[in-house]
Amino acid sequence: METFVAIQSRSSIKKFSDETVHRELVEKCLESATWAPNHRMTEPWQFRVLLGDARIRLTEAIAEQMSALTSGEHEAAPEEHGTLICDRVAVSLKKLGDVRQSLEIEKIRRKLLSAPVIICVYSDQGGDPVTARENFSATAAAVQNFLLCAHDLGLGAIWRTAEYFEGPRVKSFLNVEGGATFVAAIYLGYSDQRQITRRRTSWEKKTLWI
Ligand SMILES: Cc1cc2nc3c(=O)[nH]c(=O)nc-3n(C[C@H](O)[C@H](O)[C@H](O)COP(=O)(O)O)c2cc1C
Repeated sequence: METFVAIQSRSSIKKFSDETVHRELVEKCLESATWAPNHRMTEPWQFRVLLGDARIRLTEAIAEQMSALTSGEHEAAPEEHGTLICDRVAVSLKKLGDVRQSLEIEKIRRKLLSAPVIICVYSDQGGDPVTARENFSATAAAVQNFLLCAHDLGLGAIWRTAEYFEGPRVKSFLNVEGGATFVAAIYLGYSDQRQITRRRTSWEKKTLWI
């Protein structure tokens, strides 16, 4: 597919068929991701591919994380990345109460099972804030490479985010070190929906020539 055509015709896919995605296709998307630009060749991306049962085990880790957060068991080190997010989630979960929490978990489980493959993407923090920001940017570029490659291969995908991917229990389940920053959960599969190409504001309105 010609590059501009691929860029313009890609759109987020939310509904997937049950059709299995062959491993080689996922590997091709991952390889494309790693060709993203990155400053000082830090190659900061980390990918975790979840198939089949792993999506259920992830839901269990999320549920454990939620109950640890609400019962106050989670004692994060002050420097732990994601602590603020976890605290915020804990407060809102406490307000939800047990029943709403189970409903929330069920919603998450259904969402995670809606795609045959989920790729969690994290970025290395690097030693300082500037490197952390550059690493995050490079990893975001890697995610876009992945999405375009998936589209070119006839697959559907969506870039999703959720606060629970920042939490310690989920990071430990995914074997991601605590300092890594969550960038994306890519839901991948064969599309089971009509292709919608969303509109964009014209580039002219976003551009000043100086
Ligand atoms: C950083 C980021 C986070 C996103 N998180 C979500 C999400 O959590 N849920 C969702 O449905 N879409 C999410 N999206 C997808 C956007 O909603 C989607 O890209 C946007 O509506 C434009 O549509 P398109 O991708 O079809 O062009 C996210 C996209 C980005 C770049």
